[in-house]
Amino acid sequence: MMIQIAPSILAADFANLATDIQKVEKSGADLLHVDVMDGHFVPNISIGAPVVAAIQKVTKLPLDVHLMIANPGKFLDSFIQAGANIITVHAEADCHLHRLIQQIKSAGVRAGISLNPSTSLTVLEEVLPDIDMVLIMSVNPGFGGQSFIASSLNKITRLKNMIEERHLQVDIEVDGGINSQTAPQVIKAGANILVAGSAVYGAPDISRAIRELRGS
Ligand SMILES: O=C(CO)[C@H](O)[C@H](O)COP(=O)(O)O
Ligand SMILES: [Fe+2]
Repeated sequence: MMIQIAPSILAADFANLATDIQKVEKSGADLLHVDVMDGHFVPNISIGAPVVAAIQKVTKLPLDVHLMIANPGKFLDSFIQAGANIITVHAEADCHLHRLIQQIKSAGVRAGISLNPSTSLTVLEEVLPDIDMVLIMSVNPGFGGQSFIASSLNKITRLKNMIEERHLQVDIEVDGGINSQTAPQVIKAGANILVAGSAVYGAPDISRAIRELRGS
């Protein structure tokens, strides 16, 4: 399966966002990962829909919006209007996942479900055929620059098996602590979309960092 790299703008310079986005676009990124944090679901605040709308004007990269917010249903329309191409909600943030997925997909946007490190894959059981992507958090969400949690590898492998056994086409994205050491491990485990913040924006040569993460 083709490996896609999604740089996270959480590690970019927010005062020079357009320049930093164009840097990763020119360097071969496949998607742009946008971390939305509300200070409730996670202990940090980042950016909201107006920033997504502004970003959409300065890049052709598909916007992969990772909502780390409570009550995501209340805000889906604003992120859809802002031009998100993929919207991922956390399974822990709402007890009506099916409804959220329907709301996202009926707008023609790809739908993802994210799981915290402590959340079991079993919550996906009923919705797996309805979604386009599962985002496995390999750190506890809220901050960039954290260390990869090794047990995520086994979780990715079990998810990959679950998807294959059911003959489904669902992308597996992994987010948190991805660098040149952990990337080959998550790819081997079955992930096909790799989010990387610090490993991309902290690299002296961004094109090379992206190529290394992709393994090409
Ligand atoms: O969702 C996130 C944090 O909650 C970020 O996408 C993630 O942490 C990326 O940062 P890094 O690659 O530096 O770990
Ligand atoms: Fe993220």
